[in-house]
Amino acid sequence: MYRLSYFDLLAQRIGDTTAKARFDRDRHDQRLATLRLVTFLLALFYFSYIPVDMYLLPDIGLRSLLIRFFVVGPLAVFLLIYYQRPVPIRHKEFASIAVVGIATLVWCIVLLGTDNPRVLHYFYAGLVFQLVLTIVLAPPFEQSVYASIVVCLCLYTTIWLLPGADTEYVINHLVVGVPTVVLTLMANYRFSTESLRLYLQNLNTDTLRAELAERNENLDKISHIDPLTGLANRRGLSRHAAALALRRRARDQRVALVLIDVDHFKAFNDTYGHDAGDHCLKQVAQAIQSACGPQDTACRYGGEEFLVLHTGNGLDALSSAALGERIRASVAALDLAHRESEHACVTVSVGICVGILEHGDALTPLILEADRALYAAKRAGRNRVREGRHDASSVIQLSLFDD
Ligand SMILES: Nc1nc2c(ncn2[C@@H]2O[C@H](COP(=O)(O)OP(=O)(O)OP(=O)(O)O)[C@@H](O)[C@H]2O)c(=O)[nH]1
Repeated sequence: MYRLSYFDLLAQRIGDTTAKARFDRDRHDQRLATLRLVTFLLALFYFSYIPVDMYLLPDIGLRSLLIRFFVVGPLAVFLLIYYQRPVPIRHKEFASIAVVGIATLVWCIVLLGTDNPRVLHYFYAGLVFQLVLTIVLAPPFEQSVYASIVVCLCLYTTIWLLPGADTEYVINHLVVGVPTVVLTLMANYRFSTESLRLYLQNLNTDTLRAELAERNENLDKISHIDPLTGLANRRGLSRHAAALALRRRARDQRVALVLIDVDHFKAFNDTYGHDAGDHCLKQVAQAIQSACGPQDTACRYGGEEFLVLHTGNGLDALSSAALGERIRASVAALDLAHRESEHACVTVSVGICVGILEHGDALTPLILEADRALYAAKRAGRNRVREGRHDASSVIQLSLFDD
């Protein structure tokens, strides 16, 4: 069966609801404001016809006044009250066109009471109801169709009974009436379709925008995380350092960088294979993470190198050296066999540097210094911690954690 595209659009499913239900829900408030205003203006118009009736058709003037005031007036008030109810906007639209339909009927009944031949000229005004039901109130298309049928039935049944309405009059009326009905319905269809299409398009754009934002967020996360170990990567660390530098600008900006390198890792790979090497790196990463405090950020700096940004109140050479030692000990405690190492298990060497973090980029000189300390640890026999000082040119050897 042929269906108008408007109905296909309405029937579309959006998640667990339909386009129709969602469209009605989302347009409710704005539409209600328009309905209230239009209802008020139409009531004013309708009552302003009383003097016209009295002037053109004085014999039914009083009847017109009474019926308008005691039938249509209360209905208009009822409508404005009904608008307050928590019912779907489609029901409110239907109520509004129902009242206009009744107003049409009432108007026809009033005019049937006159013998005045002027009524024939005046009766063309009946087509205004058609304009109201399709274009002014602009209800959904299907409601406009039902309302148009009711209005046409009222108007043309009344014409049938109007004194002096001969075939010529009916033809003249139809010449104006038929195009009015068809064209206003077409306009309503176009309006209904366009507003729904626009709504769906906006909805689609919003959904795409939300999806894109979510994907960007995921991409952003992924691009800051090392896939093998799940720790932050260099980019993640830089971002964290930049944010930290901003937050701490006015306060203590001392930080410690703890650089960690797995000892004899090439030999580990060569002996146990690359997959075992990967597994080892994951375990080392976990051990490092578990040794860190909530204020510390651990990252995989590259290959078999890790870096911890140690922050916190009361940070000094001693507390950072203690962190370095915790890390060293927790990796050694894994007791991962490494027969090519002098320690017979996987160990790490650690270099530390304490310095001032003024901005995100200020990490580089600190890292260089920590690197120097790390190589001092390597030279001293690995599996140990050494500290360098950013403000000192030479590496300060700490004997604290030497074997
Ligand atoms: N399995 C594995 N190996 C890696 C990965 N990244 C780097 N490596 C290996 O790590 C090894 C690092 O070796 P080196 O830089 O010579 O250092 P080392 O053997 O640990 O020696 P020292 O640092 O002096 O104790 C290289 O063989 C790299 O191939 C990785 O993601 N997975």
